[in-house]
Amino acid sequence: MTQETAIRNTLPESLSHVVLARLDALEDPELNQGLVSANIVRSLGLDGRCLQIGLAYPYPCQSQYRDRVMSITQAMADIEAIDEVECEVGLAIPAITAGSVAALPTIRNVIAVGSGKGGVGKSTTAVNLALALAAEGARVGVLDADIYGPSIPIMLGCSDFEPSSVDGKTMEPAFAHGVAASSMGFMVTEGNAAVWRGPMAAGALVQLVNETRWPELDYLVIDMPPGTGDIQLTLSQKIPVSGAVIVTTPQEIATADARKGITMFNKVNIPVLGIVENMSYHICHNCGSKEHPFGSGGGLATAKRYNVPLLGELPLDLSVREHVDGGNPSVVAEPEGAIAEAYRAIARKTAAALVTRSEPQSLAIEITTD
Ligand SMILES: Nc1ncnc2c1ncn2[C@@H]1O[C@H](COP(=O)(O)OP(=O)(O)OP(=O)(O)O)[C@@H](O)[C@H]1O
Repeated sequence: MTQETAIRNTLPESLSHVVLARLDALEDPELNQGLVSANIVRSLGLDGRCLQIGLAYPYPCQSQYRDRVMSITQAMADIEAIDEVECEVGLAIPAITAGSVAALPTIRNVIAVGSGKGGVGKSTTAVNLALALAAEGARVGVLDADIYGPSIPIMLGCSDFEPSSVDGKTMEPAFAHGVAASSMGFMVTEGNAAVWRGPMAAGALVQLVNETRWPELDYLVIDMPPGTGDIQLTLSQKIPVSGAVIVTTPQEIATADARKGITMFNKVNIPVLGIVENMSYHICHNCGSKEHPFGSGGGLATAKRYNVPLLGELPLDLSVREHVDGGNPSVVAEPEGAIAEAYRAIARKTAAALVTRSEPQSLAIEITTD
């Protein structure tokens, strides 16, 4: 999968042999490969009896650094020549291009969040996914492409944002909770977009992507319009989408629609990174039991059938709605909560799937942080 990058290795040969073997025996939980094979180990050195390891992850996972360093330290514990382990951990998020559309100059990866039908929580998932990628250390933007019901400005608490231009050519994005955002909602008044025909809407959206002055971004998350019609198809063909996430609810009807979404992305050669099952279950506030109001297993069954990962399951929870409707999505409203962690886990899996599901020749690796 990832292109081989040489490890800067100044360890004596016998020690190097042992250390590399132990590091490769530790499997990365998202890439399902040893740390050496997955190209995460970038440098090895020795300062007296202190082993220095440089690590660079191709997907954001800042919240996991402590645990990962601990398991590396543990794996080295009984090596005779070493008393101490020092790890320097960073990100090296590759730019992934799928299809033939030229990459956007400041954007490494574009993730489209789609759904076969409306109302399944696609925008809620897109906005929390974007904030979760940012919480894990990535530079993130969100584009609200849901022209007929732009909800991202409300969800990010920036609906008062007035678009402006510094250079007279491009539009400045809004910034909220550490992510850049652009939305048709900044341009059209309520109701006025509803009369736009498909090609006009698609054209306006492509323009919005290209003419927003995005800062350097590791990921641009696009909240796609619901459905699998012409607009979705045009967008997928005119914007360099690196991979797609499909949001569904467990009901058979929603998953049947999710299948249409998968088929559409397959048709335009955009890798489907996986499925998020939203409103999967409900935890009873009185007795703590897990209930499945919309049935269970639909997301997993669809994921298996199409051989794509199930990225995660989110509960039907009043707080998800309250947070997002109040402009303060769960990932930032309750960062220590179980729901925020569920979104961060989805973010790690999504970004890792981007690496594992793409062809090696489409990767361009560059270290972004240390
Ligand atoms: N897991 C959840 N628990 C509770 N409420 C949720 C959950 N996910 C989404 N909602 C709520 O469901 C409603 C629809 O969500 P959202 O707008 O994200 O769906 P959508 O699929 O983007 O809809 P549309 O297709 O209309 O754009 C919102 O009020 C949102 O707050």
